[in-house]
Amino acid sequence: MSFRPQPPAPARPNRCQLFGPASNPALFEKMAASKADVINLDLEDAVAPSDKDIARKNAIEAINDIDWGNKTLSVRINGLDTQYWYKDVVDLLEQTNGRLDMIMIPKAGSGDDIYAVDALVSSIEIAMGHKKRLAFECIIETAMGIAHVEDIAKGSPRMQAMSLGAADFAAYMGMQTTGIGGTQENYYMHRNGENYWGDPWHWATANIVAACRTHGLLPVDGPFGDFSDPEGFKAQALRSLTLGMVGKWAIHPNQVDACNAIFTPSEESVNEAREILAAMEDAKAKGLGATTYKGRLIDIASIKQAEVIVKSAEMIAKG
Ligand SMILES: C[C@@H](C(=O)SCCNC(=O)CCNC(=O)[C@H](O)C(C)(C)COP(=O)(O)OP(=O)(O)OC[C@H]1O[C@@H](n2cnc3c(N)ncnc32)[C@H](O)[C@@H]1OP(=O)(O)O)[C@H](O)C(=O)O
Ligand SMILES: [Mg+2]
Repeated sequence: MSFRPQPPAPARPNRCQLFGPASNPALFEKMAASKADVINLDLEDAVAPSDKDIARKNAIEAINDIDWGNKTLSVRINGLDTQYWYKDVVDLLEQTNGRLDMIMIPKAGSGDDIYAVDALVSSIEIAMGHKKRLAFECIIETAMGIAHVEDIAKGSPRMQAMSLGAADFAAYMGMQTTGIGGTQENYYMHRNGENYWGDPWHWATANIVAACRTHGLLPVDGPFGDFSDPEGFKAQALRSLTLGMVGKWAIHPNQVDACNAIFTPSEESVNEAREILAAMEDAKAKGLGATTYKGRLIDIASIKQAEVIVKSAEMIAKG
């Protein structure tokens, strides 16, 4: 173990990030009324090139005029390889009222990308006399992004969260897929006449989680495109949860409740975690570092595992 403690991630709920294209203002009030913890108004890939200017204007008006309650409010800006992103940043910072919490940087490829956006944001904040520092989240969705995931995570102290964008990720990796996330038909093992599907997103997810946990960010699973497949969504979200992610995107309102339910520790799991903590307290009083709980070994590492669940439940309960 390094002598440096692992930094905590921001203590705010991030179970569900609900996306909507900023070119479709009819969705904004519905997004604000939803139960998502985070709202992402999109200026990037859900917006056609011809609508970029109007989408930016809509987003600015929505940030200023709509009551977003206590939600974390984020705008996905355009990629650094486009002509749009600098204007997204300048206009959002110069023309909004301080309600915007974060911007999401898509297709982040290196720590330098994050640095570049930070330099622009910092200059505007100084010029405008902003007291609130804008936070950053980014998407890992390119080969370059996953190769430099740790540099990206530490690219700026503004960084709070990192998502896996399965669609672009698959494209940039040259994967032979068309679905956005979830099980892929051709990714299986075969044994004794049976196929067993694997999870092609596993290693990218685990890499993102490791980078985030090393640098105190929230790891988030991105979109599951087939919003008519609740069981597929549930399976994908449960896998991400198990690997350490704290939440997932919703691209349709019918994914929000499942997201919240899956990324909120169940009463049963919290009770079990508390029982493990109590059993370890008893063990400690007896001078033991290890004991048994329901017939299985628990030791000092079990305290840390149980605390993940209890602290997550407490943080979510606080809101
Ligand atoms: C893949 C990469 C990504 O970029 S993912 C993120 C970007 N994508 C989006 O932001 C898309 C968001 N979703 C939508 O635009 C729509 O949901 C839709 C186009 C997918 C479907 O819309 P549609 O209106 O056809 O759906 P209905 O079932 O009719 O809607 C029912 C009802 O819900 C309202 N609605 C729909 N979507 C939303 C929403 N996002 N938020 C709030 N409310 C919504 C809709 O208006 C209807 O309302 P009603 O009429 O009943 O009042 C990624 O980067 C990668 O690379 O992986
Ligand atoms: Mg994408």
